[in-house]
Amino acid sequence: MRKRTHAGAIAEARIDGVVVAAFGRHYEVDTARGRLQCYPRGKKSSYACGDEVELVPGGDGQGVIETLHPRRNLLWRSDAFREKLIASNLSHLVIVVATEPGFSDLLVSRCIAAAESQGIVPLIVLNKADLAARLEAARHQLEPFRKLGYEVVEVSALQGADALRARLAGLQAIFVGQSGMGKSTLTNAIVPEAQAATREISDALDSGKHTTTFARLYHLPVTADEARGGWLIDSPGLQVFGLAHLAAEDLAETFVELRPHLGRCRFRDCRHDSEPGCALLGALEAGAIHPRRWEHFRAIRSEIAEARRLNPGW
Ligand SMILES: Nc1nc2c(ncn2[C@@H]2O[C@H](COP(=O)(O)OP(=O)(O)OP(=O)(O)O)[C@@H](O)[C@H]2O)c(=O)[nH]1
Ligand SMILES: [Zn+2]
Repeated sequence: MRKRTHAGAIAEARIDGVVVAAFGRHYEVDTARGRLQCYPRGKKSSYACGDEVELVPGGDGQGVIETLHPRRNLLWRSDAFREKLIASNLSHLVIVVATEPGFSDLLVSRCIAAAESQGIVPLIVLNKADLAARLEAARHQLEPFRKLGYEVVEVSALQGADALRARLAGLQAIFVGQSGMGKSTLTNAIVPEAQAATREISDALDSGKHTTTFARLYHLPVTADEARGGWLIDSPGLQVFGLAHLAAEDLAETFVELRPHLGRCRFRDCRHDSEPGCALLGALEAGAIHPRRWEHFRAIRSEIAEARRLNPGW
């Protein structure tokens, strides 16, 4: 045990770090003294990749996380009874879809809603553009998002993903998407350090399988005009992205095409179901809202209502 003679010594020993991986109650944190294996001081505290923390380094490359610096934003998902932190302090949420296998555009809308609710910029990546036979169909499926102004970058991870590497320079980004879309392959193409890490893990497990099981933050090469260093988080494949933490009014705000019509219904408590004088239904009829996006809005809204019925504590 280290002896501490006075409080000043403890205070001086505190250093800053960034959480780069979270495994239950064990965190990897990058600091000026290298990567430390850390545990939180309190029982209830929980951290996410991207969190900026203050910690007390100990011996043997370990440390104790003492405090969390205020988060710029927090990406998380929730259902009726559980919540899961995904990442924090993000500039961009990169939604990775692919030409093959097929992807859910409802999941894309969920991810966009999560990003918009936290002031994170959504960016859609259509990977496996080399599989030409499916390219047009995938582009068609993304058309409603493109029309709303969301940026879509087409890449092929197998062909280097140069355009995406340039786009992500200096950003604080996370890859999210269904399993098999190519998030890890893209990460490996963009961050050489990631390739080494994947190899180590698969060597250790002695398996050729590369399914990502936890999120990990990788630092991007620093470019000249950056205020803060860029980084990229690779995260496990998502099937669900519950948004039980969003109230119904907040959800509507995350659909950018609904915003101009909110508050313009005849009835103040309009549910936008079949009420006369509903501004949203009017916009839908006039073609200002894409029917697919309206379906997504309704699907997510009823899911949130159901979660809140099961757990009125939300
Ligand atoms: N043809 C083609 N195949 C790709 C491309 N990118 C990835 N793949 C393949 O797609 C499969 C899935 O890629 P992964 O990188 O493991 O997908 P992931 O999204 O990280 O999956 P999880 O870790 O399960 O979330 C692998 O067999 C890759 O070789 C691409 O640009 N073109
Ligand atoms: Zn209405």
